Amino acid sequence: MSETHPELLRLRQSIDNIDAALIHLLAERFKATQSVGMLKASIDLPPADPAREERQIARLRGLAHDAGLDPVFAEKFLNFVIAEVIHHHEQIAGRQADSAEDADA
Ligand SMILES: O=C(O)C(=O)C[C@]1(C(=O)O)C=C[C@@H](O)C=C1
Repeated sequence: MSETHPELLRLRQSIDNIDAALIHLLAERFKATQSVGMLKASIDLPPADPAREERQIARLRGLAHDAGLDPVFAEKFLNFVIAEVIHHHEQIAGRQADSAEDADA
């Protein structure tokens, strides 16, 4: 069996470190958005805020461009993450509405 090329090994170690950092960053982001979801539900704000999303997309596309990352990919990635966040927000709002109904009964 052939040995893995040392340069390929080195690059893969770097990729593994970057992937680990991405997972940790995403976990922190979702912790923050979980709190946003609870706050929004408690003050009756809708799960999605399209105006905020537009500003985020414009900002991230600019950052991606400056960093040499495809802005189209950056926008798709942000939209993918935000869609999941909105789904979480909807679940939180549903649970809060259910417990408010139970408290009234
Ligand atoms: O900033 C908010 O209002 C959020 O709910 C967070 C967030 C995001 O994940 O960045 C998610 C949904 C909104 O449509 C906009 C932004």
